[in-house]
Amino acid sequence: MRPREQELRGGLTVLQLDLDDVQVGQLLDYLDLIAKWTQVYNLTSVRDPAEMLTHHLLDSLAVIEPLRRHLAQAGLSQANLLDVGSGAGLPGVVIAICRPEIAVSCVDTVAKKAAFIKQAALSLKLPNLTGIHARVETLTQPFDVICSRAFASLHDFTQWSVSALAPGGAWLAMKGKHPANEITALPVSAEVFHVEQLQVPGLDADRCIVWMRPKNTG
Ligand SMILES: C[S@@+](CC[C@H](N)C(=O)[O-])C[C@H]1O[C@@H](n2cnc3c(N)ncnc32)[C@H](O)[C@@H]1O
Repeated sequence: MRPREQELRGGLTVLQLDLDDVQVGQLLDYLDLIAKWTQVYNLTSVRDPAEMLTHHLLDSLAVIEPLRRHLAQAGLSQANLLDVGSGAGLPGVVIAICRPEIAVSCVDTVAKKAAFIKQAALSLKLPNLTGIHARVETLTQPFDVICSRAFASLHDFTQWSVSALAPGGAWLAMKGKHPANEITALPVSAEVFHVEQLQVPGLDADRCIVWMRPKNTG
């Protein structure tokens, strides 16, 4: 067993995620890659390997099943997903590893972070992963799902990325405690259609997904 493999496999069981050995290996390689790059570039403030596993990897893995359910309900067997302000690729790289049928683009304003995503796509052999160095406000390519984690208020997240949302698309915002104030502050052009509580294995903290879509104000 590789370091942290046992904890990772335990977390996958709790999350009821059935990944093959190649995908488990890619997740562990991804942790190693972050640790290596973080020695030179400040990709993430979390440096302790055990904390990396729970706070970053398992936290991101907790969205995989809700995302699968959403895409199934939307009747999408393939999809384009944009991860906004993805930093070291959380949750975008994790989604690309777990769901090869989803084309994942990770956008960040910081060049070294976009370069890291490109390197991760090569090193982890993920043809469905793309790194984009840009401000999200400049993107217009339509995405079926636009997600973010630790990025901005729901208001700014939806406003800044609305030009990149496909017709019928949805926003997936990963949040800690139920963000009642942020939901109240949403623009009239966006609405919440579901708030989903998440249980992250090994993490005793509030986590939820806020699902949103454009509101037909006509
Ligand atoms: C706190 S980090 C979160 C990184 C990652 N999602 C995570 O959960 O660890 C927020 C990221 O958003 C990026 N960012 C800020 N404004 C942005 C914008 N307008 N468009 C794209 N990325 C942006 C920053 O460079 C930073 O990497």
